[in-house]
Amino acid sequence: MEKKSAIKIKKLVKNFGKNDSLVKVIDNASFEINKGELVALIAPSGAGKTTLLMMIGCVLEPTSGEIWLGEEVVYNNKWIAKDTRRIRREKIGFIFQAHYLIPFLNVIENITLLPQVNKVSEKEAKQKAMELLEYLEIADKAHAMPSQLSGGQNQRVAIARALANNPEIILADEPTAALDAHRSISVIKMLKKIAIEQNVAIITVTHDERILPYFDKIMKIQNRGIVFEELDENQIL
Ligand SMILES: Nc1ncnc2c1ncn2[C@@H]1O[C@H](COP(=O)(O)OP(=O)(O)OP(=O)(O)O)[C@@H](O)[C@H]1O
Repeated sequence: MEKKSAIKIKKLVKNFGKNDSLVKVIDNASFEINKGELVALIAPSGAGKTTLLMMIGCVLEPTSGEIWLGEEVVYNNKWIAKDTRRIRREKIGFIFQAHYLIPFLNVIENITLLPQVNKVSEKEAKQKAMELLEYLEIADKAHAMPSQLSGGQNQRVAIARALANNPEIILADEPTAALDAHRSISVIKMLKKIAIEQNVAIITVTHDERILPYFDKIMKIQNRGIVFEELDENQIL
């Protein structure tokens, strides 16, 4: 299959503050990620991982540069996409460290909320949600409320929710931080399967060395730019 670009970043810059309080976080970063790739983003605390993810996710405005999502240029020294919420809704699934489930909706309702907003039928959305819950080994919790689940279980529901909308891009900020080794590996294997089968580009911020062999590429923030660390072919699972 021909590799198609999912994310293209050109000369991206992000500064916070001005004058004496200027903080340069990302400076002149350029890179490309293709559909179907599972990419780890690793860098020390404060290096700008969340900042980079939030710019790609059209949540945080860059200082300058270009961001392409698929065929669409969404930022070119200013937002080109008039409605960044639409881009987020249609193209991107987010997974955060904290799960942010809606406390008064049960598991299945939390997962199907967004697909229904996007005009997928309730039946179709529920079927997809159940498949994802089975894959994540929490199908028995489909009708539980978030308050009845453990942190790890809630995080798996949040992962299912991010996948439910068939996004082109998934941005995950330490999705396995709350999970034990077995669950972390099962989650990352699921993300890899989804990347391949659904042709989704997935960027995962992680500090979890146990899961690194499952990624296609390792991306690092170095000197405020992006570098890729080549994985040994034999290392890739
Ligand atoms: N709104 C803001 N205003 C000013 N500085 C900010 C703001 N948001 C982030 N920063 C600074 O930008 C830098 C990068 O922060 P960011 O949260 O992206 O790092 P990170 O790599 O995700 O860190 P961690 O691993 O600790 O989550 C830090 O120095 C941080 O203090």
